[in-house]
Amino acid sequence: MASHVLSLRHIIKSYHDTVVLDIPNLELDYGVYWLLGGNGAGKTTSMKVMAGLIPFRGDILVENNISCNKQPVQYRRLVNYAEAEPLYPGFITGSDLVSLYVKTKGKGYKDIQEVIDLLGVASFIHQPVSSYSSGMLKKVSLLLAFTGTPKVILLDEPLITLDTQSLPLLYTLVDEFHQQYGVTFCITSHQPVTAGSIHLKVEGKNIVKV
Ligand SMILES: Nc1ncnc2c1ncn2[C@@H]1O[C@H](COP(=O)(O)OP(=O)(O)OP(=O)(O)O)[C@@H](O)[C@H]1O
Repeated sequence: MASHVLSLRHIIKSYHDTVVLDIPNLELDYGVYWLLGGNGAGKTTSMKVMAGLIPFRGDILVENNISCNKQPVQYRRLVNYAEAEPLYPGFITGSDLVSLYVKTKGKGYKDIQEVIDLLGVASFIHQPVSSYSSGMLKKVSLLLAFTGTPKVILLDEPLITLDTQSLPLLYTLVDEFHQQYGVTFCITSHQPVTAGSIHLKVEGKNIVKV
């Protein structure tokens, strides 16, 4: 039987003494998931937990095998994440970031230069990020999520600040990485989302399939 791509087991996430997430069990199989929920529901917290970036109780496994707690380095190679509001030191350039990610994550599924060209980032990638608009910054952070050979890519609010011409380009990348390279996506959005995708919802403190 095929293993689940991502298994969340007994997850409790608290900020100080306040429990924000309580997810007894959630299995994500190969797919493109959209995580829905109102302001403050816990979407960004869920994404950061799934990315293994913030402490939580419980564990998350990739393909029933690689544990976020026990093998954090391997886990983070398999789960890429693009933040809703990315922040980088102002002096660093987009190409510095790309070099760092490529060096850390190794050769990707797709030539990174092709992703740079597709997202229209080439014209400013050598400039320091302090000179970027929020949309330019967003494109660079999305680009970084497509580096390496992840099993899962988490995109937190990828649609915000992207211009309308860029949206189909992002959808093209998501489709290609899903269909050709077998990547499972979990994407948050406040916008209406495409038909045919799988919907998840933060309900109470749990995440449920809708
Ligand atoms: N660093 C933090 N410290 C304390 N509380 C936090 C922190 N980050 C988030 N929270 C709280 O956790 C809850 C979930 O926040 P989160 O940012 O995950 O929601 P969200 O669904 O992404 O919201 P939005 O749609 O507004 O971006 C909120 O009640 C928020 O106040």
